[in-house]
Amino acid sequence: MLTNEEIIQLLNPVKDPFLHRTLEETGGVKEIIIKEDKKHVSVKIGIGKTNTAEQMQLQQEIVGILKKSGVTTVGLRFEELPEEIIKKYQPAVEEEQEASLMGGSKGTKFIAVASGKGGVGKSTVTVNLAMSLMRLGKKVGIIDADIYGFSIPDMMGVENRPAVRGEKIIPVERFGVKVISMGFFVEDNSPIIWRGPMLGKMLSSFFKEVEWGDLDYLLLDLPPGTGDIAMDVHEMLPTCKEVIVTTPHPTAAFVAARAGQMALKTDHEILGVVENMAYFESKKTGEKEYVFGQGGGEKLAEVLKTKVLGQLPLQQPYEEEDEFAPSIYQVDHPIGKEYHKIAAKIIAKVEE
Ligand SMILES: Nc1ncnc2c1ncn2[C@@H]1O[C@H](COP(=O)(O)OP(=O)(O)OP(=O)(O)O)[C@@H](O)[C@H]1O
Repeated sequence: MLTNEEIIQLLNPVKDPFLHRTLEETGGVKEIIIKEDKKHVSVKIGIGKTNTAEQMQLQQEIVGILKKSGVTTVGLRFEELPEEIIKKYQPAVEEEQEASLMGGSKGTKFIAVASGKGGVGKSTVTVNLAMSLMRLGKKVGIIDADIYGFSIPDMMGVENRPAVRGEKIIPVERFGVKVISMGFFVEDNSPIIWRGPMLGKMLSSFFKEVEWGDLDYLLLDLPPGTGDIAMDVHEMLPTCKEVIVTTPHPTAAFVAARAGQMALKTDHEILGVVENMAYFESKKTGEKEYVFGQGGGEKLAEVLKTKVLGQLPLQQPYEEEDEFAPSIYQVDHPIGKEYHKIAAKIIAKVEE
């Protein structure tokens, strides 16, 4: 009959299915009780996540190993490993998972831009943050995951469609930013009927079938509100961070709070709140008018225990441009400068 020490030696090389580490590394073999007379062994195993299909597989593996070595019956119990062990190994697992989505390229930071209500400027913020990050020297991509209301290609003045190389789709590059949008795959701007499960598939093909190359930042323009997509994003990109966009209007902020709560529930770090359409400044008098009210961004940030990253007034980009893009604010535009500051704050927060 096996000794305690022999059982440890047999089980130590077995891998934790979640942490991808051996039980020796995680200290996963917790307890061994041997009943010599009945050739019975019962063991308690600590793993990263319990009550899953992976646990069932692990169970079979361990029972198999012990029975092969002469044990007649095996009693097996699982428990979750202590939090500090999970925290130690989890980040590497998440990094691997995300790198595999990015075709092996490591270190991409994911930022989802979310809002509660539609029309508050979520897509405008996504595009301009991407531009500012790029101007600050970063390699940037955008996924326009707003499948019903895709507008990024139009906002950036993209006229061509992505090319296909072999099995992969090459994102369209505009002003140095790589873009993939549902809009590229729709004929004549016709509406699409999507159901929940299809959304997740769409999102995953925007990773797996697209050749993103090496990116520092990948921004996701999410559909307004909470729901399926937010959950999918969390599963696929566990390290994804969020920026929440609102107008100063109390209702917009109130609804945005729900989107923010969703982020907190799914453990997404909120980088901050962007208050868009914060005021209108008269060109003639310089006077500020708070057309949508005041304080919505501040209040939202308070509820979500985060900060206001910036307040953007109502104003259009300059129009006299060689290369026109309806929603991109130029470097020397007052709003362009605001976006620059917001992007710098985001870099500081994410790369600290
Ligand atoms: N600061 C601003 N000043 C002037 N116009 C703006 C500003 N921000 C956004 N807009 C305009 O408001 C409209 C809505 O913006 P946008 O499409 O970015 O919102 P959204 O929240 O992404 O909407 P949806 O959820 O419907 O996609 C657009 O026409 C955009 O050009």
